[in-house]
Amino acid sequence: MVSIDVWNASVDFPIFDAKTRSLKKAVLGKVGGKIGTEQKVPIIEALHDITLSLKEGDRIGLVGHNGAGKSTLLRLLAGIYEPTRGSSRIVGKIAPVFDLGVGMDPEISGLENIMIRGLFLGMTRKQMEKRVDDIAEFTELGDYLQMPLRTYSTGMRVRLALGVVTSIDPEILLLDEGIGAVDAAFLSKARTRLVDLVKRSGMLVFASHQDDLLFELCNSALWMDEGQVKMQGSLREVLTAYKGRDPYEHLDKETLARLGQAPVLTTKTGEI
Ligand SMILES: Nc1ncnc2c1ncn2[C@@H]1O[C@H](COP(=O)(O)OP(=O)(O)OP(=O)(O)O)[C@@H](O)[C@H]1O
Repeated sequence: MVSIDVWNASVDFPIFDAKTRSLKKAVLGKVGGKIGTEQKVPIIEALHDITLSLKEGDRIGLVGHNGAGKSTLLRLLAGIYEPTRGSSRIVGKIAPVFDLGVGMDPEISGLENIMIRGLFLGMTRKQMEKRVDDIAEFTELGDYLQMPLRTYSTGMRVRLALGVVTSIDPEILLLDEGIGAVDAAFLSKARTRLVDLVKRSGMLVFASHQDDLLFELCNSALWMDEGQVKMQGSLREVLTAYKGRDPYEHLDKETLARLGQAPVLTTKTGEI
């Protein structure tokens, strides 16, 4: 059984080369973490006193303004960042998909990159050998798969990366934004693979600004604000509070049809 527990965790970034004087005078911004200037070195408190308990089967959407702490939280959950204060415990193997291009080598072929990226995401060589044909077909890159990655356009790289990412069997899948940046036509092709990927994973935490993708992949949500958890609950409740309107009113017909009938808003006690 996979699980992630975080107790009173904070993550600070000391900024050694910041101009403290001008920082002190700066107008408070609407986005980003809190910048503390009491110390000699300014510190950005990206996460503040986070306590969370995530379990097998959780599919959590992370929402919040730019700089609210979503990516930092994902890195904390992945064990990439240690909490500056507090503690965390991760049980299970993490597949972190923060940047689709990470782990790719521009000098080797697309096919070789499929293998390397798969290994990086926790798959074995044997598992990847079985999946490589399916991934190749999905990418529609044809003979380009024999060419070095540096000859690919950005969109071609994304196709390759998305092909690999959606082929893995993750215990804990941590997804950051990037997958939403694929062109619409290809994303619609990748959608079924993404949904299947999430079904196969033991747990998902997905940071995104795209309501339709969140609804397709997640069943609950966590709203981050200034490095803190502002609200946790069903996806629809949290998005309604965060955006100030029911997100279902703005989903296009196609998405609504794919999602089936709109779930009814429920309160904590479960009634309408
Ligand atoms: N490596 C770093 N060094 C210094 N500050 C950082 C670093 N990473 C993040 N921060 C700061 O931490 C805060 C949270 O950033 P984070 O990237 O987690 O936000 P986010 O919610 O993912 O934002 P976005 O939606 O824009 O991607 C911000 O104020 C940011 O400036």
